[in-house]
Amino acid sequence: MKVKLLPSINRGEPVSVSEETVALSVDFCKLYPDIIVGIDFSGNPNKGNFEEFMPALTLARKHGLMLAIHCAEIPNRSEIKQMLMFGMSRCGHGTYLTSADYAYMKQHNIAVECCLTSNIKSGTVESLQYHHIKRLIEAEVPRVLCTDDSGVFDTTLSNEFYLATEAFGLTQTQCIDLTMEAIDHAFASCEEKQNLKIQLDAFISQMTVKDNRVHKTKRYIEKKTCE
Ligand SMILES: CNc1ncnc2c1ncn2[C@@H]1O[C@H](COP(=O)(O)O)[C@@H](O)[C@H]1O
Repeated sequence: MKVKLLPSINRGEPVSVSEETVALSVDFCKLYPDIIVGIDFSGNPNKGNFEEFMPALTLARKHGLMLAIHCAEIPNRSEIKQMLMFGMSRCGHGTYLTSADYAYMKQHNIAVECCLTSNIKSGTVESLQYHHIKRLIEAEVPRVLCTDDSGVFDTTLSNEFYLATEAFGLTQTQCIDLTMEAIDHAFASCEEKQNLKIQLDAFISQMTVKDNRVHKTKRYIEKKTCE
């Protein structure tokens, strides 16, 4: 298994710390381009002013680092607009995105990282049944299931799949599709993604699949080629 890192900017800390994080990330990315692949912008959404972190994030992007930005975790409309205009590859949470924002995420292929336990424990989503993953799936917005932080929120990715399945009756095929989608949106090379999909497909082939759409994944792998 390959592990990659996204050094994190905590918006609750001073901007000078984020500048240091980006400077170190840029240096390490040159030494270990397969390992340091992006920057995560997260922390308490009530703290810090996104605009002040934009120069550091712009520098990171200029050096080829991908951006995962926690956005719309709380209903802060002006910040949401600012973040979407700034751009990102992955959007953490996306709880308060509007349907117009959904169209933007689809158009720009930005995946929303859905973190069910985190959102409930942080109080940004009232209860599982109201979680926005349901709306994201219905609107066909790119989305991935995540833990946010398995240590802090005392959960695992498997548990998040279990919760999503219990709350929204996801089928086995939908769970497989969600996993395939996570590979699509990983900060990895096309070859790495293809290999992951082949491994996943081999695993799925051994499973007792309860509906007949499973072979779709195989065709999907065969269809895509790396440029
Ligand atoms: C056995 N564990 C795992 N296997 C495969 N993919 C995993 C994973 N744990 C996490 N991810 C993938 O990493 C991204 C960030 O997730 P966290 O917010 O950090 O949990 C997500 O896209 C998730 O699908």
